[in-house]
Amino acid sequence: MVDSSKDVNGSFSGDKKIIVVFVLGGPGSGKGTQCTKIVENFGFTHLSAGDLLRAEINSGSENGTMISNMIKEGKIVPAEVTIKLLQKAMLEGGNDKFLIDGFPRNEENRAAFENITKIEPEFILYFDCPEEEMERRLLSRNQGRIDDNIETIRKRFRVFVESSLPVVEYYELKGKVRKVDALKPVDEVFETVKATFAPFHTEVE
Ligand SMILES: Nc1ncnc2c1ncn2[C@@H]1O[C@H](COP(=O)(O)OP(=O)(O)OP(=O)(O)O)[C@@H](O)[C@H]1O
Ligand SMILES: Nc1ccn([C@@H]2O[C@H](COP(=O)(O)O)[C@@H](O)[C@H]2O)c(=O)n1
Ligand SMILES: [Mg+2]
Repeated sequence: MVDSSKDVNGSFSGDKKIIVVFVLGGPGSGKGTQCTKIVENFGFTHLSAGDLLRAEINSGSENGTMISNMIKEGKIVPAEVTIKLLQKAMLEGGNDKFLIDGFPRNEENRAAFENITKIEPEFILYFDCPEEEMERRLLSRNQGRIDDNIETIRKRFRVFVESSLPVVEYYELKGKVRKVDALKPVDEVFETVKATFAPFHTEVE
């Protein structure tokens, strides 16, 4: 565990140890679904990079149009924008354990987060799911997302393979990846997920 108390924007105080788990997997692999269950059971704060970017669009921010255009095209927003949103959410969160979902999405995300925050993730929870199943899930999600259409979904899959999987491979070489079969039903996936969090011994009753 890394003591990152003075490194996230210099704003964390005391001897707080910040625990970060990166949650990765293809579009529709079930990251958000499983994060909700981890929060309920293990007291982590869930930060979805995609949700933070969508909230930034809705806030009327000057970056909103750029972010919206990137999301529509399935492209990855510049790291500095996403990292600022993550840092702000971490500081506001009042917790010391974070699930960072959908980040780092490419090498630029990964290197910038490490350089800026000096935080080394505890491990990477990686949801492995075939594309056909992810496509089926995304097309029936019905949450009104501007990127849940077949044209953008295909672009997102391509970006995942070309830019995000190399990040998973980077952490695999460091022995940090906990790979989960995400094709199973939600509760069965969570049984495997639970085992990866057992070392924290902080299950909420
Ligand atoms: N194990 C599962 N079996 C069947 N459906 C699932 C499973 N996990 C999640 N789903 C459903 O699939 C859809 C996508 O799940 P979710 O939003 O959790 O994926 P995600 O990885 O966060 O996607 P994105 O990368 O697009 O944000 C949702 O409608 C969810 O209810
Ligand atoms: N690190 C990230 C994460 C997401 N994006 C953009 O948001 C889109 C949706 O992300 P989800 O995790 O909610 O699926 C994604 O396709 C990217 O356009 C990003 O740029 N950087
Ligand atoms: Mg999600």
